[in-house]
Amino acid sequence: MEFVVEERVKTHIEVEIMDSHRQPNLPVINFSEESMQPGTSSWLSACNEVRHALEKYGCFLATYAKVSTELSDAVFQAVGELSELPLETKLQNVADIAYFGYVGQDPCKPLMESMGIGNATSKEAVQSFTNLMWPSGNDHFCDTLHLYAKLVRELEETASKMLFESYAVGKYYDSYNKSTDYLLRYIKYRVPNVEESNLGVPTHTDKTLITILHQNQVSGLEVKTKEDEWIEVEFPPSSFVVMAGDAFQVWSNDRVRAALHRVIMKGSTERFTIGLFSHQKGIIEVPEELVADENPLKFKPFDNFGYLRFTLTEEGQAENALKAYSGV
Ligand SMILES: O=C(O)CCC(=O)C(=O)O
Ligand SMILES: [Fe+2]
Repeated sequence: MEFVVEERVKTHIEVEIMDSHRQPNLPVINFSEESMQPGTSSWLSACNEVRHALEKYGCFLATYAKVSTELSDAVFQAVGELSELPLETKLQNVADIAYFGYVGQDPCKPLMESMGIGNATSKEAVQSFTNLMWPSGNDHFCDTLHLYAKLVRELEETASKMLFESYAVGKYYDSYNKSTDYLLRYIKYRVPNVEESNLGVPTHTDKTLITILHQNQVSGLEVKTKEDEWIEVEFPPSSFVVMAGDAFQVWSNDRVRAALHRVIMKGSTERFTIGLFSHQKGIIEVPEELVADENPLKFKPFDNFGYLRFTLTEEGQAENALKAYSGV
């Protein structure tokens, strides 16, 4: 089956709404099992589609049936139970980088609460997180979250490998992949009170290589285009948003743009997002093949975790934090 990049498939009702609002959409790429086989013609065309989407929007919607509806439902139920644990239990999830652990009760983001599970594609790591939250055990939580993280990681690996190949630098992919670290986080947004702002997360780019987002069918994510328009992302149940972060922008020497995005709460239902956030453990150096006369080197060797820490400082809050940290 061919990879298809197209305007997102719209329902009958959506088409009518779209016609009246003329709202732009993210490209949709189908990651079917067959199309994820390197070397096939559909793989090759998908490489170009992924590159085009990441260069233009910094993100796209992936349809990815390997995560079944049952698994998706089970994951949202599991993180729902996690979020219902007593605050003192959740606070035990501390990490040396702020948002890798428990985040909540933040006056700047009052609607949002979040929990990170570090190294979530390792069974041992998910097991030790589970033991911390449920000292008497919760095998169902552990198995569900671990399976989910592994499957979403495959999507992340395929998308980044496609991009490497489309830039003809596939030879660097394995060492890049070996140094990738995966953080799984749930993010929960409560419905704002009448007097409160509906801003869930202010406009930002992620500090990641790639972020993969999945939601509980309550929308709210918005992505800004190069033309300064906001796209309200509506993703169907089997879809994931694949988004480039600052680290991927560095690796690509500014060819890929990190997607500017925010979350606005609109309805009267709480929102859950689950994200797989990948970061590079070593130093990222721009492949020499991506440096050219018309695109000279833009970044010094880049320490992804150093940058994460930098963005938590006052200097790192500036709009041009990436250039300040690593620009040449
Ligand atoms: O909840 C979402 O859709 C996006 C969350 C987000 O942008 C983040 O956690 O960095
Ligand atoms: Fe984000």
